[in-house]
Amino acid sequence: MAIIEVNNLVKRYREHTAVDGVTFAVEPGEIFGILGPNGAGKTTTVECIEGLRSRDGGDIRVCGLDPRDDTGELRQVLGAQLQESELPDKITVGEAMRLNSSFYRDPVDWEELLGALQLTDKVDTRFGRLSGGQKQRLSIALAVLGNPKVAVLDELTTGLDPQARRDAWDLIETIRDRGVTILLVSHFMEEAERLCDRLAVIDSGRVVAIDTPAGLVSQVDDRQRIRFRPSAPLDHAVLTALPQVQSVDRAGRQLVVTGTGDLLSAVTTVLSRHQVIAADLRVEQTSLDDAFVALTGRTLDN
Ligand SMILES: Nc1ncnc2c1ncn2[C@@H]1O[C@H](COP(=O)(O)OP(=O)(O)OP(=O)(O)O)[C@@H](O)[C@H]1O
Repeated sequence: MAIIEVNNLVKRYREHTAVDGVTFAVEPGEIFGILGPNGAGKTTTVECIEGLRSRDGGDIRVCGLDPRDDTGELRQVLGAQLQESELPDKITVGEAMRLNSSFYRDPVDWEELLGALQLTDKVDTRFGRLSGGQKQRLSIALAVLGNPKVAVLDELTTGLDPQARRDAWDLIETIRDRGVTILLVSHFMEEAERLCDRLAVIDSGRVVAIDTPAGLVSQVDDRQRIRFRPSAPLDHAVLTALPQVQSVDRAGRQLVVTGTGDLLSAVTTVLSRHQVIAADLRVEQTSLDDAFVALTGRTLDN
């Protein structure tokens, strides 16, 4: 059974419909991504799920709870990241953890959690003195402190340098391995591709597609392209005869074979049968970036 269910969610700001009939379901244990350009309605959607915003239409359930009515209970099962502005600069990491622990019925051991997030040596450091990456790690720690079933992470890695971003990704996987379902709002294609089991692509308040990263790519184009330099002349007909091959083109000294299915193994089998060695062989596929552009008509604006 789905742990988060969103059905036909509608949210308006005056005349502007920011979320326009969004529907998706997240299964327990998933890292589920919401990906979309600026202003697509991602934050509004997750804020309705977190019970921070009222909705104008549709239905939401998180662990069977309606965020509109069951706010107190929801806080025990859903962990949300704190916004930076919600923590005073002077509070120490240890104080923030101890204080926030007291809000939960069944918190995890916060000292152990700080250890897992490599923040033990920062326990007496004031929030205002942490680096961007350390603040983000603390923010993840606070989101999972209450031992939630679901953690919502919104634009977690925005503003981090590439190394800090990779560290945050490792951490998110660690949290998932502890059994927490993760709803992740992201701007970064690489992040979505690396972390998410499934993704909802949202544009202008609507879901454009929901699938695994690989599924999204193949929805748009499941062709592959193989490039190589043949060690000896090869009659193209032996390749075009393969059911997997759509076309064979020459590009300088390279052959470019386009096709679908198990193209690579079909082509390499034929090449070895003809005693042709494929030098500098590369397989190219449509990227998630390409799929996103095809689905939404625009690139992600980072
Ligand atoms: N409090 C508000 N009042 C009026 N309009 C708002 C409010 N919050 C968001 N909007 C508008 O609703 C739309 C969706 O905003 P939202 O923040 O949900 O998008 P987003 O996909 O999270 O964007 P971003 O990636 O830039 O954070 C935007 O057009 C935004 O300007």
